[in-house]
Amino acid sequence: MSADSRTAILGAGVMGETLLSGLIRAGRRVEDLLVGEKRRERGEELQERYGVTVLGNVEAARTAETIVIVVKPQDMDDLLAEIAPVVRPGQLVVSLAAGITTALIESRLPEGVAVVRVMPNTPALVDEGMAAISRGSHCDESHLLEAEELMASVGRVLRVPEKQQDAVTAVSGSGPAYIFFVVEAMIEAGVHLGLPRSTASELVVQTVVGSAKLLRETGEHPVVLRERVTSPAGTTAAAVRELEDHKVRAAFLTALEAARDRSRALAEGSS
Ligand SMILES: NC(=O)C1=CN([C@@H]2O[C@H](COP(=O)(O)OP(=O)(O)OC[C@H]3O[C@@H](n4cnc5c(N)ncnc54)[C@H](O)[C@@H]3O)[C@@H](O)[C@H]2O)C=CC1
Ligand SMILES: O=C(O)[C@@H]1CCC=N1
Repeated sequence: MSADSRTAILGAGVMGETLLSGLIRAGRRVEDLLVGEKRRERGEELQERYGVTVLGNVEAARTAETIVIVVKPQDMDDLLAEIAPVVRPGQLVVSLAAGITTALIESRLPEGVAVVRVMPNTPALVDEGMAAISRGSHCDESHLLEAEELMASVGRVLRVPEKQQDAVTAVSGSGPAYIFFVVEAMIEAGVHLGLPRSTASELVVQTVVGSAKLLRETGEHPVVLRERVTSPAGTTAAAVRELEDHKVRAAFLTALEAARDRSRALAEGSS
């Protein structure tokens, strides 16, 4: 990405703002960033918070070299119809929408426009995001590098074949929500055992952060790390037996299948 290339973020809700703030933290000049946002008050809020220029979608798409689409899958059709007349080959369109294929986006834009599909996640807000990127049919290496650079400003980036993106969405796109669900359940359990809520929260959050760090820094398989916590006939063995009896592992399998299937269905729902 050249230093003076402009990037437009169209749709600045949770994920759009996450990317916007990350690009600014990473040193992108705010003058080179544009926002297109349907809700006027939201656009004004971002203009005030970051000093970013908020334009109509058409104006933003016309002006920028890179167009990042961060609207909900259900809003994709309307947005593509709006910007298609001004989008041209030579620009890069990056979509962060779950389920929407590069083929669908390409079919709504002029022939030859490069499209990259990305599945990010919300830890990008603290520069610990995980993004998977896939190339559309008009992409070359430079487009992938550009999308990689964009997402690397807020975390890690992996290239995957597009056919894996629905599974990626189920694992890392929605993944933070499963972790928060587990955290919430553990805090409630701690309170049930008589701990003050603030004590339970601190114990659980630090345990999650520490365990994540242990996984990353040792590179050990989670089973090995779990075995190290599990003393013979001890407390952990008693708890894990209950998790197995309650089919928590099977629940994760069916939950992720449901997320994968929903991702697939979103593409159909958008047209
Ligand atoms: N929130 C998350 O954890 C993740 C979200 N995504 C994807 O990011 C996209 C956005 O999700 P969120 O940020 O969570 O939703 P959101 O509802 O917070 O943000 C969407 C924004 O787009 C705006 N918008 C709608 N139509 C528009 C249009 N025609 N022009 C300009 N702006 C328009 C809305 O006003 C809203 O501010 C979705 O496609 C989702 O699949 C992907 C991975 C993770
Ligand atoms: O729930 C969703 O549809 C989006 C995509 C992945 C995370 N949030």
